[in-house]
Amino acid sequence: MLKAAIIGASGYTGAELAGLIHAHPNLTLAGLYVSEGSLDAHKPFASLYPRWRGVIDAPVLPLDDDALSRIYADADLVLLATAHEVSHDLAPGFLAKGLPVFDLSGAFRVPGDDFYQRFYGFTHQFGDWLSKAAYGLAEWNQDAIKQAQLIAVPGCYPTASLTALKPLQTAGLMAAGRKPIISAVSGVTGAGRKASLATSFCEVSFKPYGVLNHRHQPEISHHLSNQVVFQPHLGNFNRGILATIYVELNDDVTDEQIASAYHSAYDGQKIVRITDQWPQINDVAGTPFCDLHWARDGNQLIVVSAIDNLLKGAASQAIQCINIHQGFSPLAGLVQE
Ligand SMILES: NC(=O)C1=CN([C@@H]2O[C@H](COP(=O)(O)OP(=O)(O)OC[C@H]3O[C@@H](n4cnc5c(N)ncnc54)[C@H](OP(=O)(O)O)[C@@H]3O)[C@@H](O)[C@H]2O)C=CC1
Ligand SMILES: CC(=O)N[C@@H](CCC(=O)OP(=O)(O)O)C(=O)O
Repeated sequence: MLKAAIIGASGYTGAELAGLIHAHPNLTLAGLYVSEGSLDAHKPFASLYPRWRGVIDAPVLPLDDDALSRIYADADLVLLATAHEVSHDLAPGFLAKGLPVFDLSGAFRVPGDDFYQRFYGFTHQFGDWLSKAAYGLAEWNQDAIKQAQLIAVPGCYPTASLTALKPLQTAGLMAAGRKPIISAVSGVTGAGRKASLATSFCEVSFKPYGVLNHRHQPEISHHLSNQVVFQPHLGNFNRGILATIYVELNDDVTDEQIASAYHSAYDGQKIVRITDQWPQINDVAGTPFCDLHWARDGNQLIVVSAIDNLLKGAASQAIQCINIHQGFSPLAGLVQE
């Protein structure tokens, strides 16, 4: 059993990680941590998430110097389910101790000189780690994930979008110079657990946000090697992402080429399901799956992708990355094989 410490365990993705690690055949929990000054410090995890009552009894502990010493001494790997700046500051310390780090934030996902200043509002201090990090898109980057010490787990919208677009890009089916258009809606848990007016019950209404300036546009474009238009929406539901993606195909692309692009990418990869009906959030919420379906009319292709933002968009994809990194069965702790 490998021992995994979770930093940010009281947040939405951290809590999902705790549940997944608890149930994983090769992993055990090596501590649940929150910030040093957290109002939740020392509370039982199950008092924050009562569905785990009687199952995960550990408290969430403050990440103070003692906690860091315990993690350095006891843990085999670290999961950061923390805000971008917090992950940016914490990851190098764990890495310097030789621990593998799986970061759910955006802090190490996109190399580039001014990217973090422009899209995240801070100057990146660890260019070396940024360039060495593997992008944890599990179905696509297995070799890099195996070898890296730092794995940057992709964002939720990028996971839904790249899973739908990379087969087309890899097969050379997208019209050159045309940007795929991604219109996606996320449940409110995408914004994290901390209270805010924008995500309070009476304020939430289906609406666009981040118009033409969301940080996931450059993340998707970079990892697709093709510019995209990306438009996120806040949906009035708890969890899940549905991305409807409009792609212009090259002339003369056949139905068989499209099907072959998807099937050669995902046949045998159980987490991505090519479905015979349009994906819907109810079918993926609470699961590690990504559902894909498409239709075309001439050169116009529409592909729809659905995931759970907290699972395939964050925590279960992190577990996929651990499984790949450690040589465990790819579906361990995720799907009964
Ligand atoms: N929600 C989602 O759908 C997705 C989120 N992500 C990314 O994953 C990360 C976590 O997201 P999410 O779970 O939604 O966030 P939450 O806001 O729900 O949780 C953040 C967690 O971090 C803890 N924390 C804050 N500051 C520190 C610190 N200095 N040291 C240790 N712990 C700290 C918080 O507890 P406390 O403040 O009490 O200390 C809390 O446990 C973010 O980077 C997010 O962008 C990625 C994909 C999807
Ligand atoms: C609904 C909502 O607010 N969603 C978040 C996406 C969360 C996510 O994917 O996290 P990263 O920031 O780690 O990429 C947003 O748009 O900022």
